Amino acid sequence: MNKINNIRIALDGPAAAGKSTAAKKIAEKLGFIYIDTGAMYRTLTLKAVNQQVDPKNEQALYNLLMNTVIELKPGEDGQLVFLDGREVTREIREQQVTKHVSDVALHKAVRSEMVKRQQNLLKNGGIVMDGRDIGTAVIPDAELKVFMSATAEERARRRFEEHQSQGIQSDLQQLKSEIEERDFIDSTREVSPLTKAEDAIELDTTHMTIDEVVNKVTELAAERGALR
Ligand SMILES: Nc1ncnc2c1ncn2[C@@H]1O[C@H](COP(=O)(O)OP(=O)(O)OP(=O)(O)O)[C@@H](O)[C@H]1O
Ligand SMILES: Nc1ccn([C@@H]2O[C@H](COP(=O)(O)O)[C@@H](O)[C@H]2O)c(=O)n1
Repeated sequence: MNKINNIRIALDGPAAAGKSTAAKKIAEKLGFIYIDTGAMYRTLTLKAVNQQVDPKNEQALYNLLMNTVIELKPGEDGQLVFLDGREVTREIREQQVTKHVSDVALHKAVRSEMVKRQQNLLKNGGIVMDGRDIGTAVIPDAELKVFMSATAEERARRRFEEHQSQGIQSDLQQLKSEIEERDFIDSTREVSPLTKAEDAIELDTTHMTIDEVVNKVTELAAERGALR
């Protein structure tokens, strides 16, 4: 039997829905490449914060991006992120980046350059890409599109547990407000807002375990020709 394993899986959804956790495991199971596009917006945001570039200044952000090398490389425990050659995998998850990333990501010039870079990573198929606009803008003809959701309460609870396990102090209500604020900016921006692609399969993960999510998406991928 021919092994067909080059399908493209687009995983979109709101903040902390479990996209990157699931995407990483799905990619492992299928032997695919995994790309977390949020990391690219976060990396630009980190550089903007460090250089005191205003997140509202589209031209300045675009100029900054055009002089920025963002690299995503597979690591032992998922994707490693490099900014101009320096590893920033953990730094891009810090609060000061999370706070500004949605403002940076709403600009048209920034998005079109990011989408171009993301599409350049697609050449060989066999990919799981997660983000906000993968099924609508980056891979509109993806063989499988999944829109992962969960209630804001559950997403905040998951993030809270994650912080606790990492020894990071946080407040559940504040996490929920931050998640809702980011979702609001992401889903109301003019350019490729966070929305379910018409042909995406919606997966409400509120009551699902990570393994159940991974198994469900892998089943859907197998139905579309992905084989390990
Ligand atoms: N189905 C699930 N059940 C319980 N916990 C989950 C589930 N899916 C993910 N998690 C946990 O929820 C947290 C958030 O998941 P993850 O970082 O994958 O979300 P995300 O959608 O990629 O978020 P963001 O878009 O903000 O980067 C992680 O700690 C993860 O382990
Ligand atoms: N395809 C994408 C991916 C992300 N964004 C923006 O980046 C923010 C951070 O993403 P995480 O997945 O790391 O939380 C996100 O809130 C969006 O503002 C995007 O616009 N498009």
